[in-house]
Amino acid sequence: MKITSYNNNNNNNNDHIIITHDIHSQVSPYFSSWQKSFGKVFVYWLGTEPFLYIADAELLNKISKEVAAKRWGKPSVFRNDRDPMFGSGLVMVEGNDWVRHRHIVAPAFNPINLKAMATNIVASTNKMIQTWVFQHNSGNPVIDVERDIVATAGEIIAITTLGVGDHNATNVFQKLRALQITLFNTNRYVGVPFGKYFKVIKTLEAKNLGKEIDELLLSIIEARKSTKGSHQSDLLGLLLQENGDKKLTMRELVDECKTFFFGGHETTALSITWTLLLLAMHQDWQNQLRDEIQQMKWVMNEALRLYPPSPNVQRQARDDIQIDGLTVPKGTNMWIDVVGMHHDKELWGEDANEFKPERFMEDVNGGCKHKMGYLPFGFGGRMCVGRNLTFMEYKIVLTLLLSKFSFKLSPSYHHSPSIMLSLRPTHGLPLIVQPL
Ligand code: HEM
Repeated sequence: MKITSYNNNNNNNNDHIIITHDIHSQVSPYFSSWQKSFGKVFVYWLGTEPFLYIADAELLNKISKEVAAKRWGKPSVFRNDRDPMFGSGLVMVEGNDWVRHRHIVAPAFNPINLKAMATNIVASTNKMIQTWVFQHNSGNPVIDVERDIVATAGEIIAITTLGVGDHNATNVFQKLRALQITLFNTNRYVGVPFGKYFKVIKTLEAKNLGKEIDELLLSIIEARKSTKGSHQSDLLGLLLQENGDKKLTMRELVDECKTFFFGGHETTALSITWTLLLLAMHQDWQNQLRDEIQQMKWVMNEALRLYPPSPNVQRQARDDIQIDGLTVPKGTNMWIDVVGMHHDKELWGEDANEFKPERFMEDVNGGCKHKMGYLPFGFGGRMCVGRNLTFMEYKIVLTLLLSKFSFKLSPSYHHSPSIMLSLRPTHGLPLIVQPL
């Protein structure tokens, strides 16, 4: 593995922190070593479940052309575990139900609707900025920016989904966070025969939390429906307006609210967190962004390439699929290794593991040799529905942060990205945060 060392150019010039962006073998050691033995497509087993591993952009392209979005499923082996998080929300629904949900949900994320949410994003970010200034003035300039940005993004998604002023909303989102932590502790048993018997207490805990959340959300939605609050411009208000004759049931509305929380806050927070790590290592880009916000999109694309918050994409074939004379049988699970493809030198060149936002200057695909080699938001008709919201939030939060502070790596930072459903810095991201 190529290790690039990084000289932290702060007051303490002797700091020498070892950091590499060549993370595939670190975050997916098995896939990385099996790739060397078996290539970019092979079958492996998760407990008793066979999975087709794919890190081959051209095969993915052929499969994607062959199979329309509504003919894809999501691996049923994950369904039970993810049910309390997503229920029958857009991430998990399949077939015609997916088409109906997508038609109702997607318009809520159009840029005009999102604009109305910008003020709340600014307010939440300013609150975080004030705590950072206070912490700095108290003589403690090292801040775990990951912790604070995830919390702020949680507040932002709560407000963009349910609006402000509902005291139940805070309660719902605290419980959703607790549910996420509980579910993460049970994830490792997926596919293991009789696995559910190893996690009885946690499963029960998750079920009870899930019930409490559903009841709170139902009461919020009922109250909205019976008052003119349904016209509010938050995501729930927009879904209630879009709900015309295609109609989402109450249960489905509850599940979409949960889906927005789980799909939409940690991912966005991590894209900002990893960007701050990269900017702390590259003061030139930090200064450049202060002058030239235009370049933010390149930096975001490059951060999402090196550190994709959603490190893999999954599918299940609902029918037999024919590609190149081969049959992928109905029911086959597919595990698409996004980290593997984003760091593949055959797709990106010898500098694949270097931070070079300028690769996105003239090419939205970053000069990748294959259009299916860059998949931070997934692919095909099931591509992430929230990406406009992410970009707006990213731009607002980062612009405010860069206009107030400079960022340097803290010597206490230990570079250890790992996959905990999303791709996270295992020990947080302590940065030296200096008001400008
Ligand atoms: C950096 C931020 C984000 C990343 C990296 C990300 C990534 C992804 C990925 C990889 C998928 C799967 C696509 C596929 O299966 O092909 C997805 C789907 C989805 N995302 Fe995001 N996402 C982000 C932000 C958001 C936000 C802010 C929301 C909403 C508030 C959201 C809601 C969803 C939903 C509902 C789906 C399911 C779409 C469908 O199956 O039709 N995401 N996202």
